[in-house]
Amino acid sequence: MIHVGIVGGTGYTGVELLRLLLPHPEVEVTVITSRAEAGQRVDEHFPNLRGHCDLCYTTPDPALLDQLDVVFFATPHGVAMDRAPELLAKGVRVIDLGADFRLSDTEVFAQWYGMAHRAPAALAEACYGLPEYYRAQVSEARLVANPGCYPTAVILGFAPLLATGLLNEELLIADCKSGVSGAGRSAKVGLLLPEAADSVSAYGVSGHRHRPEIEAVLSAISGTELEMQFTPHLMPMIRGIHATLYGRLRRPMRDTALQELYARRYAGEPFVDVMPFGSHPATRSVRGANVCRIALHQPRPGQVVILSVIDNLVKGAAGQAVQNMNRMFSLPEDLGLAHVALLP
Ligand SMILES: NC(=O)C1=CN([C@@H]2O[C@H](COP(=O)(O)OP(=O)(O)OC[C@H]3O[C@@H](n4cnc5c(N)ncnc54)[C@H](OP(=O)(O)O)[C@@H]3O)[C@@H](O)[C@H]2O)C=CC1
Ligand SMILES: CC(=O)N[C@@H](CCC(=O)OP(=O)(O)O)C(=O)O
Repeated sequence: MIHVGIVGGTGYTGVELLRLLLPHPEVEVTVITSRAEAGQRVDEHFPNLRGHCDLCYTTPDPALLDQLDVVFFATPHGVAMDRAPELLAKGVRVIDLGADFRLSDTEVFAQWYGMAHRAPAALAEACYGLPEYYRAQVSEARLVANPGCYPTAVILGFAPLLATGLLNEELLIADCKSGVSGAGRSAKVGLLLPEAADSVSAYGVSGHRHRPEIEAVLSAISGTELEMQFTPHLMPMIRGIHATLYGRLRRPMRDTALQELYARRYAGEPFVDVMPFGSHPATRSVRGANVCRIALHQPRPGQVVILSVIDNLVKGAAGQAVQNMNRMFSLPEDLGLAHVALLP
């Protein structure tokens, strides 16, 4: 059995990790932390876990975490970087659901996250945990940076075309919508029901911290330094990300060739579903499931629109983290992740 700890067990990604890991056949969750709720039973906080979890929250005590095989950090940015080096030195593997190890350039990190990187040596060995593109590296990694939710949807959608050099890198637009659980479980006025329901608004238009993450990964995949306009929107729904991606082909392609490119690239990928050409994937079709559904459109010759949907808490966070853990421990990548999405 793999002995697992979760640091940050009262946020939405922490409790989603529990939902996925408690029934996982190769895992025993032995530590789950919350400084505020230490000593309290987890299932008193999250009644959906009654009958499935008899753990109590503890403080994130190094003496407890050092004994584990892997620790997931479901914590705000800046927490994992202070704890990961010590854990790695003790032979514990680390998967960070936050952003501490996603950007390899410490100056870019400081610019977007407003803090200096305090673990540059660990950062240098971290692997970007998008298995569809970094599978071999994840298998060997001791430290995995789980991608952001928007970057997962945008990269999986754009990468096949960008990797083959068929898209003009100067005309890339990612227009994205997220459910409010993407903003975490803390109390903020903008997340109150009267504020967030029955309304849609863009945010971060002139700059969002996921833009440098998306640009860095897609530049590496395409072999060209590229830029993108990334505009996120808050939607009156709980889970889900819908990315509408716009690009222009360098030369015309038939719809069938475009479809074939994606179908081939993701053939055999358990968690990427290339839908029939011209489909309209809905966030509802991925709710609770570790899957990204992609559909291609070409409204005019050369103008490509790619639709990509995920559940921000699953393929965008906890599910992808479990997928990475399976890889790191040489387990089948889909173990414990075969959930069908919730509908309706
Ligand atoms: N929500 C989403 O859709 C996604 C979120 N993410 C990222 O995942 C991470 C977790 O997000 P989310 O689940 O929303 O929850 P929060 O960001 O609200 O994290 C809360 C958890 O972290 C713990 N925590 C906070 N500070 C510390 C600290 N200094 N040391 C130890 N534990 C601490 C809290 O418990 P306590 O304070 O009691 O110890 C709490 O359990 C974030 O980095 C987020 O950006 C990534 C992808 C998607
Ligand atoms: C709706 C909403 O607010 N979403 C969050 C992104 C959540 C996520 O993936 O964030 P991390 O990079 O923090 O891990 C945001 O835009 O800040």
